[in-house]
Amino acid sequence: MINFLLAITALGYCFWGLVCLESNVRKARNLKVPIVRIPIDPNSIIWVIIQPWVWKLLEFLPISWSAFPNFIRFSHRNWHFLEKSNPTQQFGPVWALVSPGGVHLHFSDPDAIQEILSRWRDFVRPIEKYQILAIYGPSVLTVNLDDWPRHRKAVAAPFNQANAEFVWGEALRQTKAMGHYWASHAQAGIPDMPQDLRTLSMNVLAAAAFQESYDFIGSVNMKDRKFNTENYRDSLYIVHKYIILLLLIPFRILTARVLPRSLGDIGRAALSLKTSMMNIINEESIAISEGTSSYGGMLPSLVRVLDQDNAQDQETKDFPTRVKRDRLSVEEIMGNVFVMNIAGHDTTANTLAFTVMLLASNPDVQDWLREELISVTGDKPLEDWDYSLFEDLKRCQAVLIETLRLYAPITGLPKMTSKTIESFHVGKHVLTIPPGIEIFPMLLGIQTDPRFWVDPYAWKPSRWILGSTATAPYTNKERLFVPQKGTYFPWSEGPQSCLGKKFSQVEVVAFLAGLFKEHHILPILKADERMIDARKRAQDCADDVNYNMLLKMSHPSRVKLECVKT
Ligand code: HEM
Repeated sequence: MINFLLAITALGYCFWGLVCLESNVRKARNLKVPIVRIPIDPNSIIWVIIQPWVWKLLEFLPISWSAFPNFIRFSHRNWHFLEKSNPTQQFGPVWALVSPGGVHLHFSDPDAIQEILSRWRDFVRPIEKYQILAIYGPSVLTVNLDDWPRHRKAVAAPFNQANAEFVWGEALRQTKAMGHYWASHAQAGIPDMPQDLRTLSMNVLAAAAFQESYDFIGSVNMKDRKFNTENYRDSLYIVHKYIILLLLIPFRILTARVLPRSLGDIGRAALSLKTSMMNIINEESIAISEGTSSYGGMLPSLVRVLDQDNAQDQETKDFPTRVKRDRLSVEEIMGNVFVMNIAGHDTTANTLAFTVMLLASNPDVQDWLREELISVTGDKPLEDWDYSLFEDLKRCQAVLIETLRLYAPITGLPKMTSKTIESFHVGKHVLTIPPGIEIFPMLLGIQTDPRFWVDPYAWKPSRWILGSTATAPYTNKERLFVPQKGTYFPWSEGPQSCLGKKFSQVEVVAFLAGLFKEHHILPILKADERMIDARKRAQDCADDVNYNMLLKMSHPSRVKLECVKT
């Protein structure tokens, strides 16, 4: 009987899905653009959870990815990376993916993309997708359009020149310690490259919060370490490690006595992070009012816009509904600090990991970088490298922007039409787009489009250097290529673009400079393997990715890397 009921429910669910799909297809037909149907809503949570197993099963079939029909390929969560610019060639600059969940319009026309990203009140960020990030309070990523400018203004303030200089110094310091640690494991190989880069990125972020430094701890020592949840960096570390769990289950529930101790520890770390943020906000707001503020950094900068009148009794209140213009409540400050950490951590750490793997696969690019580093930094020890060097390190910048061209951590930038958009031009097409349609500027699609990029799928940092080639000797006349507007935007563009763009650029360039001037990274050979094959393995490893919240390598530990001091 139960089986029968289950079968009827499943059939009913499928039937309802088909009805919704066909109703959405009818909507999409009015747009007069090519249509690709997929049977499952890509935003369905159940599908997001079960799909990795579905793809694993499909991998057993003797069929190549490109031979699968569209409805299978475009159901993959990571089709943006797998397909790159193919959809543009197949369907043109605008086309609709239609699922039972809605119409998802995709654009790969630079002018249309520019317009979408600049008209942020018409093409809005779907904030309901980001609500799970509001675990400590509302933030720039979770509030509605009317509230967003107030948050943006407050959160943008700390991303200034002083912040960039601090990030530069701190990233160099962390990289130096990491370089020693990696080189000390030269024979056996780097124990856990992605973990070390996450630690580095976390330490830089935590330090930038108060302009205080933390020591780098390598992955081997990290495993045995007793975490002190009273410490801001340690609580942040645990919160990041178990972020998916914390986004799904409120941390107060995790601390309930009936749950296992391990879950309780995670809940307590999240609670302790909240307590340390509250303490700092309280201390700092008193210090600011008394004119004795001692901290620099991003968190104190937010405290300067604290709405003092609303600050009392925050513990007992829900999110305050009315906060003064240009001010933030305590919970909004905590929400924004948390979001800065979330937005700035894995994005940068994953980019660093891709960069290291790609450089290991391309030793010629390491030599090309080193040439610049030796010329620009001369005999100066790393401790004396001034922030002004950042601008001169064009080849280091090129390595970062080329990595983000092909391996951007956020591969599609979802928007939603907030009203009917009349006369929207996409090449020859003129569209009228109804409200509630999901809009995707095809970030990876356009960044690999052969109309704008020569040899588009190859990782070639030298393509960004004007007046030079991959083999030409270094000169200080080298300049960075500026791509056509709307063809390169890994940090997004327009009013809602990434606030941490400079932060991440400075961090990655400092990392490249600090490591590659005096170290080589190479893949460790397997028995009887040739170097050329090991390098190919490293490239394949960078191309074997998954997309949960961000793009990352699926199995980085399959290629063991060695770090050798020159
Ligand atoms: C390689 C590194 C990074 C990449 C590729 C990146 C990319 C992006 C993108 C594409 C967005 C727009 C998301 C959307 O519109 O839905 C964004 C927003 C944001 N990013 Fe980043 N990001 C990086 C690093 C950072 C860092 C280091 C920080 C902070 C320390 C940061 C803070 C933010 C914030 C606060 C927003 C929200 C801006 C707003 O809504 O006004 N990001 N980032």
